[in-house]
Amino acid sequence: MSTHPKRARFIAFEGGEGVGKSTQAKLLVEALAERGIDALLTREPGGTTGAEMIRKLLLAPPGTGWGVQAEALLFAAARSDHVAKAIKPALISGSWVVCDRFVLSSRAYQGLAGGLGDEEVLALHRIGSGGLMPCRTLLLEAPVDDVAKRLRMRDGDEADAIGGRNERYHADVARGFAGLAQGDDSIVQIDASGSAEDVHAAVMREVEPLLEEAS
Ligand SMILES: Nc1ncnc2c1ncn2[C@@H]1O[C@H](COP(=O)(O)OP(=O)(O)OP(=O)(O)O)[C@@H](O)[C@H]1O
Ligand SMILES: Cc1cn([C@H]2C[C@H](O)[C@@H](COP(=O)(O)O)O2)c(=O)[nH]c1=O
Repeated sequence: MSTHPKRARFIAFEGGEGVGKSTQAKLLVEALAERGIDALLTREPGGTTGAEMIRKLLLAPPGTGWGVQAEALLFAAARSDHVAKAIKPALISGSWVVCDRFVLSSRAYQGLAGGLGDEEVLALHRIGSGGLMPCRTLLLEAPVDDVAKRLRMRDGDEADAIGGRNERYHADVARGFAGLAQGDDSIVQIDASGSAEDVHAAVMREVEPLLEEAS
């Protein structure tokens, strides 16, 4: 039986398309397991049956697609279900939660790049999810050309409805993320341009103090 830490922690990985979030989230959960810490590995949009259905609607939209308001509401609805049915119960049970994207993605994509506004996104988050924030958000950043190569290797020419938006949109997303990290101590920017092992080492340097606090 694994030992539960005294204080469960909620960690989110954030960043643009293909920067390595899923890879690092999985490596972190494995590293926590080696230390006897249970962690729920989950993702957004998704993580519950309903939220995974909303994910499909968002990434392969029917008809002419969603306007930014509808898109933000759908992300907030998916998150609300995810928080209520998966994230909060895990934290209450003493498990850590490692989430591949969370509300910072809505702030950067819909709020800033999409033009809806940060306050509006935060208001939806307060209504939908009680304003729950991760203890630590690890924002992965790497040069656009490096990431484009990784995405070509993984996906070829395929992209979903949001990933396939133009370069300007994604540049605005990257600027949005970086801007939101300024002045928020819970968001740590991590250079994700090195090997997966190097990036994992940088992640563990940020997580180590949380492990000490929790032990
Ligand atoms: N540090 C790295 N160096 C080189 N390749 C990497 C690195 N990290 C991940 N990759 C590879 O790059 C691709 C994208 O990684 P991953 O799926 O983890 O990114 P992601 O940020 O979760 O993507 P998405 O935004 O689409 O969910 C994968 O094929 C993965 O194996
Ligand atoms: C949570 C969240 C996600 N998005 C976008 C970002 C990506 O384009 C897709 C998710 O797919 P991935 O496999 O994680 O890259 O959705 C968004 O626009 N807003 C959000 O809140």
